[in-house]
Amino acid sequence: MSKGLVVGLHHRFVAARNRVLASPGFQRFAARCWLTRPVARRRARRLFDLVAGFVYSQTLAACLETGLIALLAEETQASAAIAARIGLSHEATLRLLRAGAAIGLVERVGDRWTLGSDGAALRGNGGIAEMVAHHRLLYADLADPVALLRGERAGTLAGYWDYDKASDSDAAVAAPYSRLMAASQPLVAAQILDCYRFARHRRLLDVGGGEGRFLESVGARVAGLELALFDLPAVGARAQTRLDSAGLGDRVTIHSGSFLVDPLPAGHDLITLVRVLHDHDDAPALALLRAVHAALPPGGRLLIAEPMAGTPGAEPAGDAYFGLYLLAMGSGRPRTPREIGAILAAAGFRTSRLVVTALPLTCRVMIACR
Ligand SMILES: CC(C)=CCC/C(C)=C/CC/C(C)=C/C=C/C(C)=C/C=C/C=C(C)/C=C/C=C(C)/C=C/C=C(C)/C=C/CC(C)(C)O
Ligand SMILES: C[S@@+](CC[C@H](N)C(=O)[O-])C[C@H]1O[C@@H](n2cnc3c(N)ncnc32)[C@H](O)[C@@H]1O
Repeated sequence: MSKGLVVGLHHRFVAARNRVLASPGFQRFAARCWLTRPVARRRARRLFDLVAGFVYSQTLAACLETGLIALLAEETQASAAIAARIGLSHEATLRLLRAGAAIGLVERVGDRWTLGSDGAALRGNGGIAEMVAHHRLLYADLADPVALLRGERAGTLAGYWDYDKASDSDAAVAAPYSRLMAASQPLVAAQILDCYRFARHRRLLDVGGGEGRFLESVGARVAGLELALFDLPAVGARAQTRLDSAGLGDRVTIHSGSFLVDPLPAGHDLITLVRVLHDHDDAPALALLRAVHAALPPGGRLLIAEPMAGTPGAEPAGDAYFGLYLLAMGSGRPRTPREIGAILAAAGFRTSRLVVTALPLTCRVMIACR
């Protein structure tokens, strides 16, 4: 069968399916019939969650901002005691507790309250609380999503991620985003270290390495690997301070500059780009990969770690969350492994492959060979 015919049949099937699903008569029938009712209820619930998801997110933000989650992680409490600790009226506290319980964040046990299973899982993921707090900025830009898509956005998130100012040594701009990245490194560092054998290399350069939190994890796991970091001047200064106080100052060399303008330092057999490539549009992304290629020796490796588009089972995280996040930020896009592979090839890399990570939702890894 020709490809055109297959695509044509697919179109007709999708159009017919959508006509049936959109019909109020079919929906009424499916909800009443005992055979189709479970599916209809599941679909309705899924659609309701899409419609109301922003309320759930804001409930989570309130549970974190009031300190409710941290409080319940310490001890089980009665609602009156919780109200006194989180600074809300008893009535408002009960409303928040009931909302939190409905979405699995907290749980009632007798007449006391504790963390729910999702609240408990949240505690085990360093950096999520900070992510939720900074979503206030994205939320402001998303208040008018069509204006954002038209490019008429307020630019709240873009002001937070102002790499141009950090490039001009603006420490006040570099500090908040660098702190957020350091706090959320646990979401990615362990996965990267678990999926690739860093010990096979001698010298590692982490490009766009932020405050050096990733290199701290590498240093703790892999003895004998020489470490270096490259980032914008204002961020490089923060990395120096952090790594000095972590006692790694002697083991890590900090290089400051812009990878879009300055050549990267040579002499490293492994270069890492952790949550860096997706920040950049296609032309600067290609320029960055060319700069990495030029800095690596023949046979040297590049490791790219970031959330990617089209991740099976985590599709909304790629094109929906990071797609709109990076639009609000003002540059970049999530890419599929295939798209990254194509830019790597254009930059001159001989081979590239995807490596399996534990939680592809938060981080996928590709290895390219020069
Ligand atoms: C024994 C019992 C009780 C049960 C057994 C059943 C069982 C196995 C249950 C599983 C329990 C469990 C282990 C749960 C684990 C849950 C985990 C690991 C949850 C992880 C969630 C991760 C989340 C929500 C990550 C969110 C990440 C975000 C929002 C990242 C944002 C990143 C940004 C904005 C990055 C910006 C950088 C830039 C600018 C794009 O470059
Ligand atoms: C999203 S952060 C990731 C930080 C770190 N790799 C991590 O995962 O925690 C991107 C990093 O790239 C750096 N960066 C952005 N543009 C840069 C440029 N032109 N030259 C050097 N570093 C740059 C930023 O300062 C920031 O530290």
